[in-house]
Amino acid sequence: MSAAGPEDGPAPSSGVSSGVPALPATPLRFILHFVASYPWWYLAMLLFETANVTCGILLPYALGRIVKGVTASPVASPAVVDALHGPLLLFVALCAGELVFGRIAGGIQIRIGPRQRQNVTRTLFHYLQHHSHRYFSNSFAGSLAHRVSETALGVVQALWSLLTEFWPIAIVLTVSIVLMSRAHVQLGLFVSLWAVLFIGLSYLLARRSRPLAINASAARSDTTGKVVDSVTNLSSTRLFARLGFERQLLDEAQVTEMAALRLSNRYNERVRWFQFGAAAVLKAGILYYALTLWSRGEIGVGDFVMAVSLGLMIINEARNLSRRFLEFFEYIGNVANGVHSIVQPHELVDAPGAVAARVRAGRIEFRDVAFGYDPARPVFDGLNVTVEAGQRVGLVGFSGSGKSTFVNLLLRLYDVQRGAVLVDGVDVRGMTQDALHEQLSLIPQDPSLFHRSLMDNIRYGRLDASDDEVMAAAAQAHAHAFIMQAPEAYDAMVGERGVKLSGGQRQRIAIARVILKNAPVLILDEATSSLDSVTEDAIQTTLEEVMRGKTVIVVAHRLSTIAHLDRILVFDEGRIVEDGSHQALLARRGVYWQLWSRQAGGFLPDRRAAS
Ligand SMILES: Nc1ncnc2c1ncn2[C@@H]1O[C@H](COP(=O)(O)OP(=O)(O)OP(=O)(O)O)[C@@H](O)[C@H]1O
Repeated sequence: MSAAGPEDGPAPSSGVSSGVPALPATPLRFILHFVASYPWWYLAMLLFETANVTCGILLPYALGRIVKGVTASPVASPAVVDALHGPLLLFVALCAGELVFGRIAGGIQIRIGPRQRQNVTRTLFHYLQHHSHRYFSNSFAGSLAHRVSETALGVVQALWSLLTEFWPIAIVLTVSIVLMSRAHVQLGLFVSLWAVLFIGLSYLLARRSRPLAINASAARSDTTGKVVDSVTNLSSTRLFARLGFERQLLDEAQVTEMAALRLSNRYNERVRWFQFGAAAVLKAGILYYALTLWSRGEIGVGDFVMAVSLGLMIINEARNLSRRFLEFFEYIGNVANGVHSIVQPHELVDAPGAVAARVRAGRIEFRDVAFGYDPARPVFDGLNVTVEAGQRVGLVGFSGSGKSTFVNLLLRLYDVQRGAVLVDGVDVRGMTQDALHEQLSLIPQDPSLFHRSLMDNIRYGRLDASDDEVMAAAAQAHAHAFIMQAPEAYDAMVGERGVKLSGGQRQRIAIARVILKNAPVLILDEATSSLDSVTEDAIQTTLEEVMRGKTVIVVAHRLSTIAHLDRILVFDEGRIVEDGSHQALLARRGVYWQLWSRQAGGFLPDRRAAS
């Protein structure tokens, strides 16, 4: 086996780039960030909405002119009718404009809305994919899925709210007030003052609803997370007869959710009381004031009609606007819930100069490594060990001694707190994560499969593998025979996480996948533990072939599975206390010898049983 050094260059097979575009971490900026995806569509929407609303707002003006014309003379005459043509035409044109522009804006909304939602979902999913193992260990999968979907919906709703509600309302208010002021300055001032006070207060009140909306959204996500967690573990629930217990847990989650929702709803309802009350007062006020002006002869009938209908329109729009504030802050709350939990800095990122180094030899080195999941409680403190290229090494030790942690650091699921893990002399932090993972293969103890066909699950090891190559890998992993027994053969779906397969079958699929991947470093976590002894023997022979020419790390709980390896590292409380071949370690009559002589039924005793 050559011990050539690393070589910069493309990784052996393609994969997504690990560069994730940065996302704004505040909800409003996050929403606006997505406007840039379809800037022209949003601009068009803005223009059509403006045209639509302008038509709507000019209708009372046209109506006012018609009324003025009709009331100009007590009896209809051809001259009066002629004078009505212009205002009538204007009225019809405005109605048509309102219809056409409104529908065009609606059409754009239908076209862009679903795409935008898809865009946000894809962006968040991409961002989420790059979170660390630790992040996912601390999060509910169901709750994250819920947050992604609620955030995507929230972004679209907030944008529509701005474009199709806030913007039109702002135009309506401005134009109406201008028209009204032209009819009677004091009347215009009176309504303007009311609108400013009303909107300002509504905004302030609605803004205070935001934390309540965030709480309600977070509580909803938690409930979804709990439902998914419980459904995922339904077989345990059944086997422990804990269906009632799970329902009770859900009830408790729902009590919290309901309490958060009730607080939010109650607050919103109080704000609505204020809004509706203020609107009612103004309605009566404006009618009274306009009547007074008319009775004093300061305005005519036409202006009276226009003022009253504009006044009512302003009141409705202002009331809508303040209601929209409440909804808008609810959308912002939903977006904030997702943004705060998902758009956090990634814990493990590719360093700026990270290279897609190609692992040629597979030499592994832990150099003065210190690491603890909680830095205050280190698992390793100054671990030094080198696995030469092509060496096959078994890791043994009591439960909790650090074997899986060793593998986690090699896979860079976590970063060391001191020292370095090197593959072919390159610090794993200096390699792109895609390149690193392309070149290390792991067969976990309990492999989890995708709910896809067997063909797709095996092909996951190398996406461009042909059907024949997939079948050859399956045959090598002793999976072909059982696959062919099912009527759908390779097209059979495996169920969520592969539940429709036995543990041994899942393991063989995982082995087939790794055969296809053909990475230079192979990590086996007791890869044959779920197999019966006949299949295990056959698979061991296959694994021997798969291991040829590769650096292999085997985490073992049964010493028989590693006795034949080149070298065994014995872990004890984060230290390597023995290092050598099976024979050499037995001859030392140390920890390994103790483990070997005391392992019951092929399995290691735990620390207490051994001491
Ligand atoms: N995700 C985690 N978060 C916090 N602590 C952890 C985590 N995983 C492991 N540990 C702790 O780190 C220590 C080493 O655990 P590790 O899983 O490496 O042991 P192991 O030798 O692989 O054990 P086993 O043979 O039981 O799998 C243990 O004390 C364990 O409790």
